[in-house]
Amino acid sequence: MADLRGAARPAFPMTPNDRPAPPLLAARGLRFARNDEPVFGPLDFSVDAGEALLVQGDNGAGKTTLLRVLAGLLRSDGGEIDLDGQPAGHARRARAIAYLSHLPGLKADLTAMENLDFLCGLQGRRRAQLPENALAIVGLAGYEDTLARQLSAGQKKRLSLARLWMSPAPLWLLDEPYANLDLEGIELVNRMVQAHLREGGAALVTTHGAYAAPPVRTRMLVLSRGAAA
Ligand SMILES: Nc1ncnc2c1ncn2[C@@H]1O[C@H](COP(=O)(O)OP(=O)(O)OP(=O)(O)O)[C@@H](O)[C@H]1O
Repeated sequence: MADLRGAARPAFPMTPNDRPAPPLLAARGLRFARNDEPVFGPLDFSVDAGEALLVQGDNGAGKTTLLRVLAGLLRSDGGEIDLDGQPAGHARRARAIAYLSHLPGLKADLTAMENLDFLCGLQGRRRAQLPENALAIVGLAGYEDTLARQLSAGQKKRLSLARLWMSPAPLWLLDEPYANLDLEGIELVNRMVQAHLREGGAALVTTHGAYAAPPVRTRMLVLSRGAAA
């Protein structure tokens, strides 16, 4: 696999007064309900730079819903979310969060390279990363001009991973990042998470617990229907 190094971020950012930086993400009393039925919460958790939070739970436990609330795609029914010590408004979320949905979210009639260009135009990109490098890193060298609709499910996931790798956002929200990937792809995700955390980023990763987690500093959040363990 190609070089995973990117633009360096401080491993553990410090404030100007040398006090430890606040968590990249902190949630307090966060809850979500549908038709007055609790889906999750109230939840209290935080994720520091250099750390992964594994969000586990059975089918329907609320993992995707939690990530969508954190990403600002769903409105919570209570609680607070801070990013880098500040309330998570729209602009702060746009800068701080890269969300990898379990759906590919690609433009079917654009090529792999055009999809990357389109998404980077919308969401920004790390200056040190070139799209062709990102495609090579995820194993899609030679697929630059292939239409997204002609990619397999695993290749589509790899293209979404290339986009993630291009993102300048420090906080990755990864919803079932291993789905549709072969063993080498699962290892790729883990190496990407490791490299991202080494550079001072953080990641929330949903999983059913079936896959080996990346060997990084990890906290666990276990959701069960309407609650958290
Ligand atoms: N658009 C929706 N409208 C109504 N209910 C929904 C919707 N999306 C999800 N739900 C419900 O919310 C609950 C939580 O769903 P969610 O997708 O967050 O679970 P999950 O833990 O990600 O599940 P899985 O492991 O199957 O992906 C489920 O009971 C589901 O039926």
